[in-house]
Amino acid sequence: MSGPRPVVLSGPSGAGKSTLMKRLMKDHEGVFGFSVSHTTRNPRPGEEAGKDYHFSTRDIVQEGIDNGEFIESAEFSGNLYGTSKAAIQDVQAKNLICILDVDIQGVRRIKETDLNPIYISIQPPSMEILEKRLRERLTETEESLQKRLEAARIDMELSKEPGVFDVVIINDDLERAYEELKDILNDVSKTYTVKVLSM
Ligand SMILES: Nc1ncnc2c1ncn2[C@@H]1O[C@H](COP(=O)(O)OP(=O)(O)OP(=O)(O)O)[C@@H](O)[C@H]1O
Ligand SMILES: Nc1nc2c(ncn2[C@@H]2O[C@H](COP(=O)(O)O)[C@@H](O)[C@H]2O)c(=O)[nH]1
Repeated sequence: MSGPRPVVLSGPSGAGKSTLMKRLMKDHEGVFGFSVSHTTRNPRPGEEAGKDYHFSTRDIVQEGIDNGEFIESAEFSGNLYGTSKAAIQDVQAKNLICILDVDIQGVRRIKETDLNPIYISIQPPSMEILEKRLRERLTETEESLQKRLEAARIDMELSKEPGVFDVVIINDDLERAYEELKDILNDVSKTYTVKVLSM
């Protein structure tokens, strides 16, 4: 694969992946590009189609998966999510560092491909704090919240397994977590720049 190594951001729903990623992309315009996933869930207030997600139907996403158009897909909290090959190619064509936001199932599936990203897990300091953040975000019904908390318990256990992630960031204090993420990604972009300049 040519171009910069992609970055996979994973971790429980509500851990702070989007918060960190949006800040990163705003502070470093022209460096990172977001791989826009498909989802069958409804848009949240403020979310933009084609920017946050490609909001779609199960039939359409499933057809794309069956046709081999997706690098990975997963069922999460009653909805289907997936990363299309085109989503990654769109970012790579602009020579940007591609950031993917996927759940732990997506991490496993991407490991079976030749994408070769850096795997970063964003973890909450505790289940209690995660639940508080999810409740205060006001995006979930009680049912979807419980499903997300159940998935979070699994995610938090799996993320402790050696070798699953290159780096685990505990998002307790947002400023500190952001600095940690920036340091890791600075190394990635520096390595790439040096590689390109020495060619
Ligand atoms: N360090 C932090 N301290 C306090 N609140 C935070 C922190 N990081 C994120 N939050 C808040 O927690 C909530 C969840 O964050 P965010 O939506 O970024 O999580 P996420 O991991 O992207 O979730 P999902 O996977 O469901 O999209 C948001 O309301 C956000 O403002
Ligand atoms: N396997 C995949 N997981 C994805 C993808 N896009 C997002 N996600 C993950 O889903 C949950 C819920 O996201 P939300 O936006 O509904 O809160 C979260 O863990 C995301 O990381 C994808 O393309 N593939």
